[in-house]
Amino acid sequence: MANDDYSVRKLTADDLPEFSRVIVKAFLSDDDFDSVVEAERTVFEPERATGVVADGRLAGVGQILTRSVCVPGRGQTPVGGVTSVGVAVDHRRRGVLTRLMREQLHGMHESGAEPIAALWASEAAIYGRFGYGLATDYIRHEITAKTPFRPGVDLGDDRVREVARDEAMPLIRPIYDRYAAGRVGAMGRGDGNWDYHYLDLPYARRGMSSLRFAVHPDGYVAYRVRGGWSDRGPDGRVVVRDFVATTPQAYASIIRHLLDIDLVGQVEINGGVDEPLALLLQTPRAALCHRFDGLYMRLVDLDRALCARGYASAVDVVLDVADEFCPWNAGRWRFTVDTDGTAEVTRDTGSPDVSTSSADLAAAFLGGTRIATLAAAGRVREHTPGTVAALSTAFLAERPPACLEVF
Ligand SMILES: CC(=O)SCCNC(=O)CCNC(=O)[C@H](O)C(C)(C)COP(=O)(O)OP(=O)(O)OC[C@H]1O[C@@H](n2cnc3c(N)ncnc32)[C@H](O)[C@@H]1OP(=O)(O)O
Repeated sequence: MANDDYSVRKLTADDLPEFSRVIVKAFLSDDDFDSVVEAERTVFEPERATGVVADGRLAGVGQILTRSVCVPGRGQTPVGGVTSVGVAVDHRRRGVLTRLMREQLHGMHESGAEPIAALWASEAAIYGRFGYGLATDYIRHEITAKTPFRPGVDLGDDRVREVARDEAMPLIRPIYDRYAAGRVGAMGRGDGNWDYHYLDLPYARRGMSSLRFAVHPDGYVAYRVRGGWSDRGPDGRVVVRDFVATTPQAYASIIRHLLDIDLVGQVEINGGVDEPLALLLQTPRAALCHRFDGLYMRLVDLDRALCARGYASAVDVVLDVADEFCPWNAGRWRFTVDTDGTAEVTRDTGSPDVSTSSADLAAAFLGGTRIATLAAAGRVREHTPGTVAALSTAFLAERPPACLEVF
């Protein structure tokens, strides 16, 4: 089949089974078709889903979810959440994904949709070529159970209670909303997003228990357990799915609750790169840390995107931006931030102070990757002394971003 024998079309609600069939095969979940259809149904937005068609069948699919993410200084801000990208095994490396990406990103630009796209990548090498930058990392902590806290950790007076899912949901949703309003990187969640994130089908459990819920007035945790035994005794595992605490006492109480579950050897919790967890422990080494790439972002319309967040300090620079895949972003832009952190981005013809790419600005967008670090890697080039330092400071947020929801 020649590369130009493909056509691109929007999907409809009737395409859900065939869409899911492509996803099931692409993600090697051949035995879980019914579960995947059920999972996809919770979030499917057919009007924002795209198929690449060959011989009347879907050779590749992808969709955009209407989502939001907390950005510095502005709270929840709309983003297009790109997900369910898959290409049939016998149509790979013929440009099907490239067609999907072009349809999505050019379509968002032309329709004036969200100025930012975001995704989690199955493989880290895929999306840079389409202008995505790595905006957040996350840390998987593996903590030895029963590890004591440092003296003086304040647990407060409120108890952590284990409750059934039905009782938990109305308690945890307002806590999450409060958290997501202010924690940079946190995704806003609607009904379908909750259903998808808390799916309890066998393939989501991966051999572990159904979700358990523990609540505190200012926090909650949803987690799974797996029993196990070693020659040294009980060696079960707790794997946290979703954990939010809005006060230090709730944070410490919930961690203590998890660490003290009997018959458990290890507790696994994902957190941001500045997760305070190890600061609670008498032996910080009891928490092993593994770092992974998290949320990738794409500035679809660079000028609107850069104005959608607040900045930490005033700056006035001319940026020379490279962007092959979305050429309307390429060229010179004057980027000014006034003293209240509000940005203005306008076309400019002056000599540039800094050269960069829109992918690297996306990496810096949430304050997760410093502009100065990108410069140290040779990905941002300074032409006017001091401008990298000024930009770098302006892009920082109070804390590094944390996005812990794979969608
Ligand atoms: C947001 C999400 O949903 S992430 C999930 C992505 N999906 C998966 O991982 C499921 C399994 N994989 C697949 O379905 C496919 O292999 C895809 C979607 C990753 C790639 O689809 P393809 O149609 O083969 O990609 P396409 O032919 O357009 O390739 C475009 C470029 O990306 C490169 N590329 C594609 N896949 C990969 C990969 N996995 N790793 C590194 N490079 C890749 C190609 O080599 C090509 O490079 P070039 O422009 O230099 O020639």
